[in-house]
Amino acid sequence: MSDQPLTEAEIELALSDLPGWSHIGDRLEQTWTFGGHLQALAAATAVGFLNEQRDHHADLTINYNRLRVSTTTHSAGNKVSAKDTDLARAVSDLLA
Ligand SMILES: C[C@H](O)[C@H](O)[C@H]1CNC2=NC(N)=NC(=O)C2=N1
Repeated sequence: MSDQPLTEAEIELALSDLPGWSHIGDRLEQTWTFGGHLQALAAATAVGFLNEQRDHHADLTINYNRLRVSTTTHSAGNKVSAKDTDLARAVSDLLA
């Protein structure tokens, strides 16, 4: 998968099919809210396995019952690439 930075138009097109994801700075982000802390922790662990499978590692931040998933591509100069849109889709499928 290409790690070339996507253009703004390409990112907007991808986001039109990625409900809940936002382009913030040079990252794609979404925050999920769970019934409690342990559910958020379990979700973060599941996303961690997905990160490992893809060798593309979203930043995971837990605040009590919320999990923020945030991804960018270092090798694209810390810009959004297809690796991020692809990971975002996989995370959404996992947490749906
Ligand atoms: C060598 C290894 O494939 C790279 O460092 C990977 C690892 N995980 C990564 N994760 C993220 N989010 N962005 C990257 O560019 C990235 N690069």
